[in-house]
Amino acid sequence: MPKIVSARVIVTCPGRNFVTLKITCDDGTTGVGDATLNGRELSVASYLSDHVVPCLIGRDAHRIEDIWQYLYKGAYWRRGPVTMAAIAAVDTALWDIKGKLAGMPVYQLLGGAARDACMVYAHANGTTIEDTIAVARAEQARGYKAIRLQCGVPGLASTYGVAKHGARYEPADADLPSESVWSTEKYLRVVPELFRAAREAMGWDVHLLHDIHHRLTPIEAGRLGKALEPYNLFWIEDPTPAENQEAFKLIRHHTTTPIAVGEVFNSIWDAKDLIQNQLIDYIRATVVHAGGITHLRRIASLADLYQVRTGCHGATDLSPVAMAAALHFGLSVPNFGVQEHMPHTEETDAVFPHAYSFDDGMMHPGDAPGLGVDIDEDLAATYEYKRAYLPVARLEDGTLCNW
Ligand SMILES: O=C(O)[C@@H](O)[C@@H](O)[C@H](O)[C@H](O)CO
Ligand SMILES: [Mg+2]
Repeated sequence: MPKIVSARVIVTCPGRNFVTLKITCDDGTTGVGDATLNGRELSVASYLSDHVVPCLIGRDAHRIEDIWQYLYKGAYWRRGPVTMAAIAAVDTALWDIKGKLAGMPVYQLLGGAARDACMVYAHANGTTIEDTIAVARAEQARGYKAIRLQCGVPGLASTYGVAKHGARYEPADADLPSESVWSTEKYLRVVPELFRAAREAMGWDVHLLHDIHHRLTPIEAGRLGKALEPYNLFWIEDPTPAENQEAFKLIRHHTTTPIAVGEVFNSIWDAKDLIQNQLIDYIRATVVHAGGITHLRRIASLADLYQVRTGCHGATDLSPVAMAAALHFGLSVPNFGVQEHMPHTEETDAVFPHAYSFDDGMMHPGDAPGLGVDIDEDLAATYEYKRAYLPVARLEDGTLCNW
């Protein structure tokens, strides 16, 4: 049996912070897992180093399910983003090891390919509607079949999803949380116009998506979903905070625009009622934040019973290790919907050499044994951790609200 002899937590910051777990077996086989939690990276690094790694040493690396259950039930304090990101990193690294020892890419261990490749969606954002559509058309020209549109809101200095001054969009942008002002009314006026103009400019043969990012009440989300129906969106995402899964009944009552939720979910329990009551159409939980490949397969299997498809989160605060694992997962599940794809910077790609590839709007994990991704530890060591927080938002009267 491949015995775990060491596990290292590597924190690196090639332009933004990433936390990676690297497990080594007694035969020298290694596996990697992403443990990045944007804005709270060191909490997961400590959870792994101080509380998980000591329990891994000496264990059989092949016993993925047993180790998963040991870390989940054995912690007593279950669920939550820190715990489940740590478990995810261990789980993902063990699938990497199992694939390498079997001489097979992980998707083959998960039942083989259920499709040729995974459709991915690009991000297009801009200060104005015109700027946003110009970026979207460039992504369409690159081959993307699905594009998320986010534009600035007239009267607001900044808003979620829109890069400042045309820079790359990286929300964790300051040593302490930056603050932005939010107005639902101003936002609700611009979004339908954005998609009317987008359909006029881009036609109907491209999937258009939008991330509301938890900022509306259920009735406001129902209002926006209804206003967007003429533009046939692929989905509206995170229309309202999903702690209260019941709230989605109100949105469903008012609109047929498909709904995607779940990037902040970390276990099947966060999504169970949404899925079983058909309150969503896509589940966005990810390998890195929802307990790894093992747990995400459970979520996808439950979703499949209710014709809910996957639409996993894939922003640049998920490392190439997460992207590789997401593509092995996405290639293998029967109810794959779409995979988010924000290309990482060249700096990040150099730290995380990988086998996955993009071609004509689709991505494939490659056929290297395991996940087909690694971390260049020497290069990673040259990028020191730099504290960075996600922003917070306030209403125009100063009330703290959802960013
Ligand atoms: O759908 C998305 O990609 C967003 O919701 C993310 O950009 C999210 O804001 C970040 O991942 C938070 O770290
Ligand atoms: Mg989102």
